[in-house]
Amino acid sequence: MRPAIALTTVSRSYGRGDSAVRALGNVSLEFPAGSFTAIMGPSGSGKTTLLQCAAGLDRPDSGSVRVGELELTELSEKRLAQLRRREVGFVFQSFNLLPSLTAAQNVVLPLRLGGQRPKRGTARAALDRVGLGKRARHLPAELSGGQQQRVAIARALVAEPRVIFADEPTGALDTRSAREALALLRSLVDEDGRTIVMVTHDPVAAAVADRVVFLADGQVVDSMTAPRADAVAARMTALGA
Ligand SMILES: Nc1ncnc2c1ncn2[C@@H]1O[C@H](COP(=O)(O)OP(=O)(O)OP(=O)(O)O)[C@@H](O)[C@H]1O
Repeated sequence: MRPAIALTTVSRSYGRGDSAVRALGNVSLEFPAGSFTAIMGPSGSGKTTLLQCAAGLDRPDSGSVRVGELELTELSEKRLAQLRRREVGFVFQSFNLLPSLTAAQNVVLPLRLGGQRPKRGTARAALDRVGLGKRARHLPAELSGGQQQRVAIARALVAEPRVIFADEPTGALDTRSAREALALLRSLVDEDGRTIVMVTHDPVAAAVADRVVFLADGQVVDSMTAPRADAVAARMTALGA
């Protein structure tokens, strides 16, 4: 079966000359459809760069990035923007909800920005999926951090993307809200067959994934399937994180 995402010899550097930083060096990785992968590594190891190249938010200097049938490095900016709205969803550490919009309005915002008029019930269905159907009219400030992150997950789901990218989704949450958000992400894989790629510093969060990929200095240095938090933590310590 074709993987949901495939990176082949992807390199990305920032800056030029003496000050150039090689954020990714010849990284090849596949993310099977319907799998949950955690990306870990010390600060500056290239995790966010990897996520952004895989999601079409950044362009690698060389190499290939395939999302389903599409070769992202060949797409125009316009097609990349379409892909980001339709084929992939994003969840960030800082939720990124607009404070003046209700939960329901935030959820359908990606559709509106894409020029669509959301069907009745679309926001409610997405909020129901994350257990917040009753909070549709609430503003972000009227919701807890954990609830705001679930609204952000509902927003990521609204275009029914096959792939969801999450950058430190539990970084701003207390332990209990983090556990709930992770259980929700897990269910999107197990029940809905979506593919998740999640950057995290937290071994407990990584242990929810099917596989952990470890980066160091812009390279894949190890991976672990059926990860346990203690083993992940030990591997991170060995990497000097
Ligand atoms: N826009 C940029 N301009 C210059 N250098 C950058 C830029 N973005 C990232 N880098 C550099 O590329 C390297 C990889 O950065 P990246 O953010 O991918 O790492 P990370 O593993 O996500 O780090 P962290 O865990 O601290 O978020 C770092 O050395 C970083 O300083």
